[in-house]
Amino acid sequence: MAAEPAESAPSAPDTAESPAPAAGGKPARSLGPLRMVWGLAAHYPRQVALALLALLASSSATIAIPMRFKAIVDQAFGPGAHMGDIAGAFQLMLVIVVILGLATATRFYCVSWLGERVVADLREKVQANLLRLPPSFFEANSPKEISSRMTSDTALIEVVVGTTVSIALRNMITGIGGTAYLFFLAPKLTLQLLVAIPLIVLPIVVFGRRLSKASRTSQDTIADIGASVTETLGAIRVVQSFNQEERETARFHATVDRTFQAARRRIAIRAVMTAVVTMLVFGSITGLLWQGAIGVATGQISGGTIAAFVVTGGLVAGAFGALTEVYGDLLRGAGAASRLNELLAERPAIAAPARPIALPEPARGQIAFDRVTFRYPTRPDQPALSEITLKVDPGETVAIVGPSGAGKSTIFQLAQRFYDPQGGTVRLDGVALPSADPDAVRRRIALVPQEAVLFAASARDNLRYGNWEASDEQIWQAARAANAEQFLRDLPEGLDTFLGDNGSRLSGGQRQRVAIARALLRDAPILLLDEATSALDSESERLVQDALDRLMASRTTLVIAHRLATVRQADRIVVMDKGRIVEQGTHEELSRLGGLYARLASLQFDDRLVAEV
Ligand SMILES: Nc1ncnc2c1ncn2[C@@H]1O[C@H](COP(=O)(O)OP(=O)(O)OP(=O)(O)O)[C@@H](O)[C@H]1O
Repeated sequence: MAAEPAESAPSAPDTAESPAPAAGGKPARSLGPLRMVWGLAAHYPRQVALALLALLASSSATIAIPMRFKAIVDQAFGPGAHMGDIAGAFQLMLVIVVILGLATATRFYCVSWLGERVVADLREKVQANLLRLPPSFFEANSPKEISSRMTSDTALIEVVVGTTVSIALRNMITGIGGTAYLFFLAPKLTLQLLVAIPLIVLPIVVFGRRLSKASRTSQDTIADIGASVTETLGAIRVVQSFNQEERETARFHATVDRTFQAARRRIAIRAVMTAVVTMLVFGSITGLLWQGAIGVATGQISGGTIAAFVVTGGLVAGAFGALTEVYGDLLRGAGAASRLNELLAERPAIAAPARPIALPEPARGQIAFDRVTFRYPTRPDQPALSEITLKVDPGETVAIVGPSGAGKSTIFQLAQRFYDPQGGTVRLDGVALPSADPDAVRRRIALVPQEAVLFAASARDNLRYGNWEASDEQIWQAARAANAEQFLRDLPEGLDTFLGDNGSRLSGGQRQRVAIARALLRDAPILLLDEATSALDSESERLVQDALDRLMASRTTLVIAHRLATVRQADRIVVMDKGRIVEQGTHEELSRLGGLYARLASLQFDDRLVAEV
């Protein structure tokens, strides 16, 4: 048999102990969901055809080997064999071996290529669809679970395309072709063998399954050891100050002992399996040879026939053994395909209408909420906004204040049309948002979130995230206006410097200024600004504030305000509570009113500033 680089035959004693690939979720009940996978593979007809051709060639060459074996034993090992016969018999065998090697390599390459290609396409398709879905989808489906679908479920599909299907086809060809050849060689002996094969294969398969289950348990208990060590050492101070060293030692002993017992079970099964496999395999070969010897002695069959029979019988038994494993793998793959199908079938609830109304050009930057009532889909009983009416005129700065949970962030969510309200209308430059293309709406908005979100990319890419056409000159101009120029110039590789995960190589204040520069580069008529609450030192605070002032100038700004300086500068302050607007006015007016704003101001803004209220 040819060396098989990756498609190891299941149940073989020497491979059975390797842990099974991490099984994603549940297997499917039918193979139906795999249709989607064939659909993807069908995009590559040339590779599929070449893979099938190579598969056919390698399987045929596999069966041709025992055929040649027969000829070699009969012709080349016969008593009066000529040198020419010997050379001819072996030369042909070498040709077959070369064909087998090349065809196996080609099949392996094409099939594995297809597996990887299909999975790559699938991952891209799923991700492209996910990126269009509104936030409500990710509230119901955790990104952690989705990310596991993108890795472990796609890995299962890769196994189906890149291994299982090939194993199935190859072993079917070898099994059927081999059986036909066996009948041709010795019909009576073949019938006996066909009865014997299940008796040989079944115990091997059963033991193989038990062994892989025991291996998985063993792996799990090893993972428990890791978890236990991490937990105890991570809490070492608590362990020591509560004098729990002995208890933790005893607990760890129990975990280690479970691992040992699991390993003992696994090696016991393996030991028994080795004995059973050895006896069955070599016992049946011995039996065959015994029968054969009788046949040769009575002159019924030749030595070559017996040699070919033993080799082919081994091939056929191996092929049927492999086929018993295939169906389970296909069902697991189908389960993965159906879970990925769900992600692919998800359609965004927020989409452009068939004929979107164009937003007026040039943009004015006016945003208006008209009697807007909204409940989050996951909390349908509780309105997050009730009858909100708010018009922000071009160039105006409106500060929104209110206690936690008042609905301030929800205003931002609706302005960007991440959700549609159940009642009332949000309008941008006079166009109701559902009539416009959400892309066009968002293009007119720049967002500075409370916590600056930076990507694990270069400073340049982080800055021009909302405007990829920006030139370096424009980037530096924005950085200057955002008070970010100095520290960006000090970075070791300037704008090319990698900023680390979420910009971990920058300080909090620097991250905020990068986010401000990004919004400046976006150059949108409307600015949504969620002021950071985390305290910065006063120098950093001044730099950020100064940058924000430049960003807000000449733009319509809605700001969720946490600083007195911001509310004082605002043209208008809107005070929210429990999803409603309860007060509106300037800082002075609202302070005099002595209502919620005055109370909030004394609690929320820091002491130094409250003195000025
Ligand atoms: N994604 C969500 N799903 C369900 N309910 C939500 C969601 N986001 C917010 N809410 C609820 O909607 C209400 C308004 O929340 P919102 O985030 O707008 O308040 P906020 O004024 O911005 O509060 P904070 O100042 O604490 O950020 C709250 O009762 C909140 O619990």
